[in-house]
Amino acid sequence: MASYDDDENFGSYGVVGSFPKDFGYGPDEQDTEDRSPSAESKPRILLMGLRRSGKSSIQKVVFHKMSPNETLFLESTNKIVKDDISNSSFVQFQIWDFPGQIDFFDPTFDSEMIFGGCGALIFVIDAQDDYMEALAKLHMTVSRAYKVNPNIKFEVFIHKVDGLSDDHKIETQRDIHQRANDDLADAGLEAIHLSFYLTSIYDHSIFEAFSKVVQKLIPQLPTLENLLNILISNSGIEKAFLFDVVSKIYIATDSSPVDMQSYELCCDMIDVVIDVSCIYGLKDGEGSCYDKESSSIIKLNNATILYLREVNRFLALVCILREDNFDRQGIIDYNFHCFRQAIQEVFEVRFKAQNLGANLQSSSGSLDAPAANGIAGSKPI
Ligand SMILES: Nc1nc2c(ncn2[C@@H]2O[C@H](COP(=O)(O)OP(=O)(O)OP(=O)(O)O)[C@@H](O)[C@H]2O)c(=O)[nH]1
Repeated sequence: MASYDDDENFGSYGVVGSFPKDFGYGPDEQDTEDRSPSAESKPRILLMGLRRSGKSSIQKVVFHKMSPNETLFLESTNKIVKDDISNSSFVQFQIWDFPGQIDFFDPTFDSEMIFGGCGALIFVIDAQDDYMEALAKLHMTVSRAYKVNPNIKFEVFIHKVDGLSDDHKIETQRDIHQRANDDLADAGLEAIHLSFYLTSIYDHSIFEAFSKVVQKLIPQLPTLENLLNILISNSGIEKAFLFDVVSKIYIATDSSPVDMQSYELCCDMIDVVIDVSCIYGLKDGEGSCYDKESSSIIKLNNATILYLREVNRFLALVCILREDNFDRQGIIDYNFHCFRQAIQEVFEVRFKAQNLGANLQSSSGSLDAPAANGIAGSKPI
């Protein structure tokens, strides 16, 4: 039977091929104890789904830099594994990886405690397998969780789609979407909204999906989007992503549509910059391979440029722009400077709110204390 204790490895990365938690980051003078919420008060993202659907693999690949092939050797999870994601001061949450065989009717399953402070519930369905059982479990999980906490965001990952043809992917998504919503309607639970994503750990789709899940939990998202819109329209930039460097999830982007190829290029750029800096960068004493000097320009063969700038120790701005527009690098850099300052102010408002005793663990389970919407007009770009 599954037990629900904390994993003894809680907070450590005892897995082959995973990096220590501070990988790439030096110590942060600003990240003092009183600024970061305690592990228990951080909002939660729950990973649920049938056995072998790929929950642990997702968590390891996105947050622990495990390579997808290594997940073949992951052992089945037999108790809740809690993982504290504190690698970004903006994105602070816990992921709870549940064993596939979890039984809601088990008396040790405390649904009030588990769903109470939960921000998002990700339900993983193996698209390469028969998904009827998974759909039944999805229905049971969602209706149970909704009863305890109607503010939970329900996210369904139709996973392992690397094995499916494009047509098959669309058809599977349509079928799962239809059946899951029909089940909810039959039970009178139309109010529950499910979001669906096609994912695989073998490409960037899992990072993209996780980005969207995390973004829904950031109350300042409209402010960040707004800042990015102002930045790109005044700097001749085509597309800009604000990345959490370690996980490569983007916490915001401008409001133009995201195309997968641009996102992949930007992810690859982060990998290149971090890898080269870690291998060849100077590391004197406490220094880190990603710091405020970090920036990079990569010219592509289609007259576009990738431009990366450090925003703070956790976040990087990665932009795609036309080579011609880069002639005015001075203006871009000046605008970036203003952008960075505005982002810092967003953080400051948050920290102040925390220090005033604002409770980070809002009942909606969102990632931050009160929204800092006053920032948008603070620094004209
Ligand atoms: N093809 C493919 N295989 C995947 C993908 N994600 C995970 N897997 C494989 O699925 C198997 C099960 O993955 P796990 O992460 O252990 O599954 P789990 O849901 O945590 O399983 P339990 O701990 O038993 O609940 C592993 O062999 C993974 O390599 C994917 O996107 N595509």
